[in-house]
Parts: sequence; structure tokens; C-alpha cells
Amino acid sequence: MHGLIQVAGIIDQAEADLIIEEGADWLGFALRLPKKNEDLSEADAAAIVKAIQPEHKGVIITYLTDADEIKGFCTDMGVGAIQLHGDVTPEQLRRLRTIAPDLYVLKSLVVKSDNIDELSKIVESSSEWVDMFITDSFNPATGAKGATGLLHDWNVSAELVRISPRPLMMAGGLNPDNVADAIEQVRPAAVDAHTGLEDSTGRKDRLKVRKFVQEARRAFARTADEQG
Ligand SMILES: O=C(O)c1ccccc1NCC(=O)[C@H](O)[C@H](O)COP(=O)(O)O
Repeated sequence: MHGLIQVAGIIDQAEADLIIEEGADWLGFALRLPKKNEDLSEADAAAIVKAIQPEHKGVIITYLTDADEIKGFCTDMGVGAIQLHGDVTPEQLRRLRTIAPDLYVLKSLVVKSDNIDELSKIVESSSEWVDMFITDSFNPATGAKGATGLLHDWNVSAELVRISPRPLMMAGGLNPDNVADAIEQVRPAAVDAHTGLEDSTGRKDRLKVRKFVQEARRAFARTADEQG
């Protein structure tokens, strides 16, 4: 899996349609967050996911940490992929793989100023049970671990790409103007963006999504050529 583009933080059907029309692959729906600040209801998200065609994927982004609860939620929502942003233990990841073997699991690696050793250990202990890792940024001012709009140290992401036996999606402060550099420098398998694609009202801006997809596709093609 190389060259995948995800756009996260879907608000409604119109936004999902826009993102698919502009050529992104996966759509992320943030639900069951600690601060209960979801952008849409679970019923609305489930209805949007149901209409997504098989060449695209709806991904639930959540802080749930219990394998049984995660499986039940994915079944209720009708999704085949989950992005786990909480502190899920390797035991729960293993259980999730056992009870939901077909569920595609992304595990977040939240980059802080000094936690490369901790993240390396998560990669080592969790790789067997996840399909993809996603790096993201931490906001020390708010404690937020996602949708921060902040960049993190790309050297850390690049190191995680090198050591991970699983593909890595890069996220955190990406936008149409920096996504090509991020792909060139970090060499991720996938990229994701949320706030960097919004307009001043908090909705996805069609031209930003278009440029993000175009820039990412070109950079993925260049890096694939270079790697032969
Ligand atoms: O998307 C959210 O609302 C969200 C909320 C809480 C944790 C994670 C969340 N999203 C995860 C993502 O995949 C975001 O796209 C990622 O954090 C990047 O966001 P941004 O820096 O705004 O591009």
C-alpha cells in the first residue's frame, strides 16, 4: 500500500462528496473522543459510511481502548477500518485482531519533543497486531493528540518509517503547501490532513483539498520512481 491519501474530520455528506470528488482515498470520522467534541452524530457518520463505494474507505478515528468495545462500535457503524488514538495496550490490539481479524487497524504514534524511545517501543510491541501506524502531533498547550494543525519533528517520523515493519501514514499540520516536502523527506506510505484543508468556517475548502491531493500524488509518484 503506497501513496494513500486520507482526509479526516468529515462533517457531513456534502463534505464527504467533495473529498471523494477531489480524489482522496480514505475519509476519517472522529467519534467517541474524550472531550465529546465530535463534528457529527454517529447516526449521520454511519449513513455516510454506508454510501462510500468500495474503492474508498471510511475510517473511524477514536480514543476507545477496549477491544470488545471497538469491535462492537465498528460493527454498529458498518466500517472496516479504525484509527486508534488512545493508549491502547498491545494485549487489547492482539485481542482486537483475534475477535475482528478483517478489521483494518491504524495505531497512532503521537510525536512529542523527546519520546522517540517510547514510540519505538510501541512499534515493536504492537506491529504484529496493527496494519498501519499514523504519526501525529501533540499540542502541549491543550493536551490534544490530533487535529492540532501543528507540525512535529519530521526526523522522528522518518525514523519511525525506517524501523516500522508496517506502513506509516504521516499526519500533523500537513497542508497543500507542505505535503510534497513531507513525502520527500519522510517517505511515508500515506498522508492525512484535517485542519490544514479547512476554510475560515471550519469546513473543507475544495481548492485546498484539490491541491493537497495533486501535490501528494505527484510527490508519491516522484518518490516511487526514485525508489525504483
Ligand atoms: O480529526 C479529529 O477531529 C481528531 C480528533 C482527535 C484525535 C484525532 C483526530 N484526528 C486524527 C487525524 O487523522 C487528523 O487528521 C490528524 O490529527 C491531523 O490533523 P491536522 O494536524 O489538523 O491535519
